[in-house]
Amino acid sequence: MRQQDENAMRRAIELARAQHGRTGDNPSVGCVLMSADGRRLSEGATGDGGRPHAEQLALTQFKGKLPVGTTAYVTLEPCRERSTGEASCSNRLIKAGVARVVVSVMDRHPKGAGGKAAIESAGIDIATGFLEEEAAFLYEDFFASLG
Ligand SMILES: Nc1c(N[C@@H]2O[C@H](COP(=O)(O)O)[C@@H](O)[C@H]2O)[nH]c(=O)[nH]c1=O
Repeated sequence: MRQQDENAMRRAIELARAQHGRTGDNPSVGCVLMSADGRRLSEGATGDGGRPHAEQLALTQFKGKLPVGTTAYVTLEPCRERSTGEASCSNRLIKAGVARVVVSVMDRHPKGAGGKAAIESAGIDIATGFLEEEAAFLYEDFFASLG
């Protein structure tokens, strides 16, 4: 991983930290979209009460088509399925055409888990466990609540 990867994931963790405790039953997630030449294109964190999701916000805030080679940095595995009937974050990232996804913590919730596999099946490069020790505090209570 390069220095840019660390900077971008640290920014995603910072975004999630700012929403930590404000997202209800949903975990707080941070997402940063970076161009191949190191520009921060967009970012988002899970909304108050748990919605919208971080990736959803980062993608909708970016106007136009994402540049070829965009990387998405996400503190939690992008969700596989929504309980709201909306498109999942893994499908949104696939549809938006990101080239690479870097994830910190893997989701253990049944609707969250599986996002990595979906992204991989779409032929997109995905790395997980990145800066996991720094992001772990965000999901301790959430995972404990799953039993
Ligand atoms: N908040 C959050 C995620 N939350 C995960 O997605 C699951 C379904 O969420 P929902 O449809 O809102 O009930 C939720 O239980 C949790 O595992 N996932 C993400 O990719 N990004 C986000 O910002």
